[in-house]
Amino acid sequence: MNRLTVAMAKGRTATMALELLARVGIEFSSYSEASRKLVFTDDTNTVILIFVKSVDVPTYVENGAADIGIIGKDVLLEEQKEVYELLDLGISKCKLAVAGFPDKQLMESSRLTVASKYPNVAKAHFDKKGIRTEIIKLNGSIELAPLIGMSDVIVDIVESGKTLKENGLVILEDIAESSARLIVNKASFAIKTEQIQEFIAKVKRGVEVSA
Ligand SMILES: Nc1ncnc2c1ncn2[C@@H]1O[C@H](COP(=O)(O)OP(=O)(O)OP(=O)(O)O)[C@@H](O)[C@H]1O
Ligand SMILES: O=P(O)(O)OC[C@H]1O[C@H](OP(=O)(O)OP(=O)(O)O)[C@H](O)[C@@H]1O
Repeated sequence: MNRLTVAMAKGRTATMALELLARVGIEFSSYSEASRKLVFTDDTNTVILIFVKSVDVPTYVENGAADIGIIGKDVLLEEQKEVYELLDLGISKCKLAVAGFPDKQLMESSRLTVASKYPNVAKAHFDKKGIRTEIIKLNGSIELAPLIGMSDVIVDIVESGKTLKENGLVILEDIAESSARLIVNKASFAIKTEQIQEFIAKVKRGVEVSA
């Protein structure tokens, strides 16, 4: 039987996703969070797990290097790849939002400088509102940008709100809810339909048990 290749990123989503998979009998006993290994096989030797950078998960799946990916909706909205999004895992919940200093008038501006790890999401959001933007792409510590006058606002993910609060920032507008999603390569789904459907059905049971 052909094995299924599943791509995900190490970190918070992988930890929760692997717990969920273990609950439905898809176990990777050789995996440990501390390991630097990038490829693992499950205990039944039917699933290959590859670890890639979070933003690259949709690319691996679109190209068929992985049959399945587990990735945040935030990344899917940013990357816009041609993949099937088939299941919401209900983990890694957060939301994409516009944030800045508590100044409601900011959102009335006709032009804004926006710092974000999500330049496409940010641009699309402000384009829809008819606000012209200069987008500054950053890769982390986004909340710093308004503090040092690098941008008027940011577009970033917010979970507990602790990072915003501790930096004197507030949500100015919500953009979209995010949670981890299961995505599938289109050709793989046509070729390995039964195997993929069986995998998804198992994962779905795990999601339902944890709900
Ligand atoms: N504070 C958070 N709470 C809940 N989910 C989050 C939070 N931050 C990020 N996420 C979700 O987890 C995913 C991975 O985030 P994480 O911060 O672990 O990796 P990353 O910073 O995108 O990747 P890298 O560490 O490779 O730069 C995000 O795309 C998002 O869907
Ligand atoms: O609302 P909170 O619970 O505070 O979580 C939100 C924070 O989590 C993410 O950062 P991450 O930890 O990935 O660090 P980063 O700055 O390197 O992106 C995100 O970019 C926010 O900064």
